[in-house]
Amino acid sequence: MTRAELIRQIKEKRSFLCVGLDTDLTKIPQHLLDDEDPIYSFNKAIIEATADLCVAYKPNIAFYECYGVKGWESLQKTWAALPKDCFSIADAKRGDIGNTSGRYAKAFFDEQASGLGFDSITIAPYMGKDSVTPFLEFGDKWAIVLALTSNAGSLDFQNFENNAGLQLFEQVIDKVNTWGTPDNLMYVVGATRGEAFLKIREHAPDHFLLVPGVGAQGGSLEDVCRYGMNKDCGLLVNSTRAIIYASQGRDFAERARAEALSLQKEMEKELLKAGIIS
Ligand SMILES: O=C(O)c1cc(=O)[nH]c(=O)n1[C@@H]1O[C@H](COP(=O)(O)O)[C@@H](O)[C@H]1O
Repeated sequence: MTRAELIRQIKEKRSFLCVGLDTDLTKIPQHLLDDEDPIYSFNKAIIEATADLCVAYKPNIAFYECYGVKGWESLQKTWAALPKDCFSIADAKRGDIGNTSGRYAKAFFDEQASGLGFDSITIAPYMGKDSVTPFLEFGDKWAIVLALTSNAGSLDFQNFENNAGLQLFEQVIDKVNTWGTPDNLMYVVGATRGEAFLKIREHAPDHFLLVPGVGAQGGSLEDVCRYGMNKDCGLLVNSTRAIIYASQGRDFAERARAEALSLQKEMEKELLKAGIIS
């Protein structure tokens, strides 16, 4: 999906919501466990209940690969069930020497080879240029590079300052900016980082940011928008557990929809406030 198509979706749906699909057999409703593929049944119901309210879906690959071959099958079926107007994110956090990154790109982008044709993949940039650029050589596919993450451990490394007073996440963005463009690169910035979005926008004014951490991790959507929104919106805000596990009963899809709708309504207000939609 191109940047222009993504922006059009945001305006049409009045939403920049990304629904996470971190589907855990111990958390999904019990009655689905008798299905042939409970993970797929759950995801399909969540997708059908939320497709008009969100612009992206993000399956976290760990929740599939932990079940081996069956998990990969559930992932493939889930990817195939994603609405074509939604941006798809393989949250795989890959990155290795160039030769190996090329294979990871094939695994998640090349539908002919793997059965998976995600629009984008999350990347850990620690190994540098040759570990990231193979993901940027696949037509209109995107690399979403970790910059400032939402977890407590993010401050173990990501805020180290160099002699010029730049924190590591700022240096990462400056460097990675030279490998791609706002048409094929996004950055991950945790919603729990509030005012840090001001700094992020000094280094990446035009890029889209994937923002996990609202909902279960307590990040503020209002702060994310206040400090992080740009003229095209420039945000994909993810919520996973707060949506998909809103209920563990038979009404799970209905309750997931209600949670997604409440976020979409808040997002619509922010888009109106910023003059991005009218
Ligand atoms: O790259 C990510 O998606 C990610 C980066 C980050 O900084 N923090 C973070 O929580 N995530 C992912 O975003 C999702 C957050 O899920 P919830 O906390 O349930 O909304 C999980 O799949 C995490 O792996």
